[in-house]
Amino acid sequence: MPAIPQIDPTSGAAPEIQPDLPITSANITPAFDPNEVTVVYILGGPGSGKGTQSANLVRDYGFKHLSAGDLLREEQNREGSQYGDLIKSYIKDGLIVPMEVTVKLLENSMRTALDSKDKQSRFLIDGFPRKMDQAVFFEQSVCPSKCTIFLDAPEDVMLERLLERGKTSGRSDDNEESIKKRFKTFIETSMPVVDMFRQEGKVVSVSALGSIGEIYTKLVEELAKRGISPTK
Ligand SMILES: Nc1ncnc2c1ncn2[C@@H]1O[C@H](COP(=O)(O)OP(=O)(O)OP(=O)(O)O)[C@@H](O)[C@H]1O
Ligand SMILES: O=c1ccn([C@@H]2O[C@H](COP(=O)(O)O)[C@@H](O)[C@H]2O)c(=O)[nH]1
Ligand SMILES: [Mg+2]
Repeated sequence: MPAIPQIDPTSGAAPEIQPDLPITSANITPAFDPNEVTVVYILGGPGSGKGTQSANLVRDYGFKHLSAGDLLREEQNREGSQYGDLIKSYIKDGLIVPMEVTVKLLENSMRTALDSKDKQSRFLIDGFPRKMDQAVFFEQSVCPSKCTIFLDAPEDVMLERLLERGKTSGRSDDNEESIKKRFKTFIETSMPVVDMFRQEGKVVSVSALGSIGEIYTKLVEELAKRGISPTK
């Protein structure tokens, strides 16, 4: 993994990361062939229900679920990780960890799944890409996505869900202060990514209001319109 610039210890400011190479379609071949590997992103605000709906999609569509947040938390807790402190600080502040770390964790997980006995090649990537640089870099250097599921919910609903989850989740960012920061990051940094994919006609948007079952029913209907059907 390339060297990761560190947080400024005095101000706590996040470093700006630039990819080593200027990204042009001329100098990058994706690591995975999109004819052999399917990537679907699931995005939405914090607490919109990405993890919850992902569990349904994994059950019915045969996806391998890769949550960028879960991978970062695992890496944060891995003994000897050089990124542990950096990830911890970014997550608490609701900031986006430098993309080199997250993309590498995702790519490694995809490679492991593809090399496994089951040769899993359909990936549901949860909570990624959340920043334009990640989106462009992943699409060009790892694998172009098939589509993006977008779960749309208002902040008051998401806040209530996250505060409830925070009673038991043990997550350092399930508190009101971190949640507000996460909402800000979502609006300012992540929504432009959704808008970019929407302009490309690649977003399947579903209201994330209502019961888990009601939302899932709508999601299945919308995916069917795109020719994506359950495998079970
Ligand atoms: N439709 C729903 N109605 C009520 N509660 C829900 C609904 N969907 C999810 N929840 C609950 O809301 C909380 C947040 O859901 P979930 O963890 O799936 O969101 P998320 O989008 O993955 O959030 P994050 O971005 O923080 O990881 C969980 O406690 C979950 O059980
Ligand atoms: O691509 C990503 C995805 C996530 N993060 C950081 O992790 C937390 C938690 O993510 P969840 O999806 O809510 O589990 C998020 O707020 C970011 O700080 C990231 O940096 N990059
Ligand atoms: Mg989640």
